[in-house]
Amino acid sequence: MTPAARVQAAIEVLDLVIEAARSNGAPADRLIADWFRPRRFAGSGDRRAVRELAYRAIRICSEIPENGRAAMLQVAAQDEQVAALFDGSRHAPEPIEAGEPVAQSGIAPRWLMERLAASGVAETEAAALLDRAPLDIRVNTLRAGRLSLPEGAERTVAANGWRYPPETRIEQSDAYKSGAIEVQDTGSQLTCEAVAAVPGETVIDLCAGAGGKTLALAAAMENTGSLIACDTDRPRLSRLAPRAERAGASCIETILLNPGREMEALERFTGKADAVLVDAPCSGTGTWRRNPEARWRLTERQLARYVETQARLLDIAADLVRPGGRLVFVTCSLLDEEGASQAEGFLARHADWQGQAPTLAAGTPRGVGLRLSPHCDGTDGFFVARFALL
Ligand SMILES: C[S@@+](CC[C@H](N)C(=O)[O-])C[C@H]1O[C@@H](n2cnc3c(N)ncnc32)[C@H](O)[C@@H]1O
Repeated sequence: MTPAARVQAAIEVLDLVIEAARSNGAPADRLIADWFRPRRFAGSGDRRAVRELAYRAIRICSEIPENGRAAMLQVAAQDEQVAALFDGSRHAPEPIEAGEPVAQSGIAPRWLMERLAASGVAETEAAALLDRAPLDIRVNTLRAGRLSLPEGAERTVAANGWRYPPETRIEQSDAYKSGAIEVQDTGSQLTCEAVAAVPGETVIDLCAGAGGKTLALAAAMENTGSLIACDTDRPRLSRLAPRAERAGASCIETILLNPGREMEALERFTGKADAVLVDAPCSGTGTWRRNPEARWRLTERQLARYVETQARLLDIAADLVRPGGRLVFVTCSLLDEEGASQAEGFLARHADWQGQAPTLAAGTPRGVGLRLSPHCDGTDGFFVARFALL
């Protein structure tokens, strides 16, 4: 593909990403992969270049652009070399006309910028939410005997964490294939450390998803004890079993929950768990490095719904913990309503619980918890709070 044809391809891909953002469709990564599937003529260099152009446009535009061309025109407005490729030649975008709509540039929609500012996130810190994320891995101590780390890694502050440059294709390595390493952001690893799970405990991962954190908890527990992984999303939870097998994590029981009737499946654990992790559904403002188009999708109503669900899940979790046990609340968001304020609300509703500042190797205190951010900690953005039942 010529450089101009790559720009036109990125415009077409962006049209799909924009449509999906409006209709809550597939994520950008999947759409880009699907777009290339029938286009066998595109080599790996073309794919990389189109993907980079599309993501550059997504990162640059604060709101959902009118269309792919308007998004790419914002890139062109900031880069003469890209602008010169709008030359109308074969497979190239049509020349730029005066007065054509150009997408709005910026970090995020205005309402979200206001919420971030109200949560103490200054503009430079907000901008870093759109940086490219490095590739972080966790050494899986359950399989560490087989470990031979691929070259180029640097230690992180997480107990078993290492970092590679963003483009590293770790999935091809023997260490990955043998289950000796897991791809997991450093911030995510640290939130698992906040649970401080030890062998022999009963630990509930209430919102386990596909088990990113469950696997770290299983390793901390050395496969000894009882680790209950729950979620309401069947497809997501069903991805946990093959991952656990690869990782050699054998102490996990999965439980599919009915949304709104979670306790029906959890009754037998009432007052029994040593620790419950609530890695709650949230706006994901801390993961824009990986899904920058997520900020086009979020609405104030959705955010309000997340906040409500988080409070409900915290209350459910509180019923599961034994006296003297602990509850760890995590969101991958920098918004206080999903972090410090949510934690404060929990303590206001539950007089028998006490906030315990988590001691982690990174993070900044925020309310009763800690906040991790790309700008300050080089991790995805997270809020983590720890509560103890008196
Ligand atoms: C932030 S994600 C969890 C990510 C996962 N812990 C990990 O580390 O990969 C939040 C999860 O909460 C789940 N969820 C939403 N509502 C729930 C509910 N009522 N009870 C339990 N899980 C729920 C979602 O399906 C989603 O998988």
